[in-house]
Amino acid sequence: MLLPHYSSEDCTIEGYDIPHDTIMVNVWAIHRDPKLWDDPLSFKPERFERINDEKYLMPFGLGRRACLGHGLAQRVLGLTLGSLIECFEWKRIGEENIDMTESKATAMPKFVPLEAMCKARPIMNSILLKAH
Ligand code: HEM
Repeated sequence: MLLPHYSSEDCTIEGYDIPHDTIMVNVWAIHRDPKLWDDPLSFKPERFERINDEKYLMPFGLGRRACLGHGLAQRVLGLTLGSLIECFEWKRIGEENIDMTESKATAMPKFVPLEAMCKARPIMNSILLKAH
């Protein structure tokens, strides 16, 4: 069986024999490699502003099996996030900072699910009033 993301045939890389269907590219580790990134665990999205051939963000994979929904996802994410920020005021539920600990899963969910409070901004008044 050919699994997506896994080595498709036996090969040797830097003297290591890699049997087929055994190895997966660890994008999580690449994105946190201190040999590649300064201060890799800090949230600095500006580090990805200047894309070059050596360093880039790979949330959608690369190559033939890269994400088919890449273009759609990037547009919808920007629109959704922008709408949530423009239309609502957001607050934490208490004084404590949000726990950003990661849980274990392919899509890296938060360990503690996010709970937040939101209040419609005035820009939403006409929309919400029309809905009644
Ligand atoms: C933020 C949203 C998304 C992220 C971060 C994401 C990420 C990924 C990643 C990492 C892969 C594996 C790529 C690889 O093997 O190298 C993948 C595959 C795939 N994604 Fe997405 N994806 C997203 C949204 C979507 C959407 C909206 C669609 C469809 C409308 C989609 C359809 C697919 C499909 C069909 C594959 C399998 C491609 C293949 O194996 O040939 N994805 N995605």
